[in-house]
Amino acid sequence: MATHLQGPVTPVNGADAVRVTGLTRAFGGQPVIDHLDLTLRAGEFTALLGRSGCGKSTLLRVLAGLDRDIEGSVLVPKRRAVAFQSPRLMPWKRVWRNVLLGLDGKPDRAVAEEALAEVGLAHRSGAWPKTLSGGEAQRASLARALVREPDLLLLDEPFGALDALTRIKAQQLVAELWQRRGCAVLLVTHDVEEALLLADRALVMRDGVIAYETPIALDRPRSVGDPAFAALRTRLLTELGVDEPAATPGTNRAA
Ligand SMILES: Nc1ncnc2c1ncn2[C@@H]1O[C@H](COP(=O)(O)OP(=O)(O)OP(=O)(O)O)[C@@H](O)[C@H]1O
Repeated sequence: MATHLQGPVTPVNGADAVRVTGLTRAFGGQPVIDHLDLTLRAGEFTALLGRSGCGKSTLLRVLAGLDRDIEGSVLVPKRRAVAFQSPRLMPWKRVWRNVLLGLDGKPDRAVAEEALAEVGLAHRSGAWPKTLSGGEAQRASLARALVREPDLLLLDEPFGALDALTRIKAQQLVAELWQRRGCAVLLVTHDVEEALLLADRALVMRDGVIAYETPIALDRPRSVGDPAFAALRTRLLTELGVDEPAATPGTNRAA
């Protein structure tokens, strides 16, 4: 594949936060993303599902502008931020300095503390990252994303490494932040229930493209006991090639 740099830095105006057309990304001549089209509307919460290795993180990295070795057209807002499964805090910088890392100018500590307060972490502003719990470190990582005031928030399995209770709290926090901020969110997750609890729309990636998508038109807060929720879960699991779930939590993950 001929490779060329294409800066995905064009601001998108109007109702769409992201417009991707004919996106292709190959490694060693093998396309992982293969003429993919995707539109995300401003303010919409979208979950991206797909089997392991199907290219979800690759797509997220392209949207984040971290990978420009692509073909096709990628239009994203200038203000975007990404949080990964691992919080990626610099251990030699205090939490508040981590939050401000990479921002233009010389923003004040108060700017970091405002974002830390939003994620319930103001009291750990002066702490060293190694003294944070997993959930706290993930919240610091979210604060670092929020301080950028993103129009597009990209989340790559941000809850994947958290224990069950911390995970539920982190999900609730993201839902609140999204409702308050009104930014578009693209959440990569393996967890169908997580997608159905949080998102407006679910996408399933397969064979290098968005192979299936469905609106999640359920009132919030959502309940796994709702028959409409269960029907969507069954449909998504089928799309993911996963057998009907057992009743125990944590078994609704794509392989
Ligand atoms: N830098 C790279 N060099 C070579 N191959 C890569 C690179 N990054 C990703 N790949 C390959 O691209 C494919 C898609 O990887 P990606 O991480 O996007 O999948 P994923 O859907 O996010 O998987 P998972 O759900 O397991 O995180 C994989 O086969 C992976 O090995």
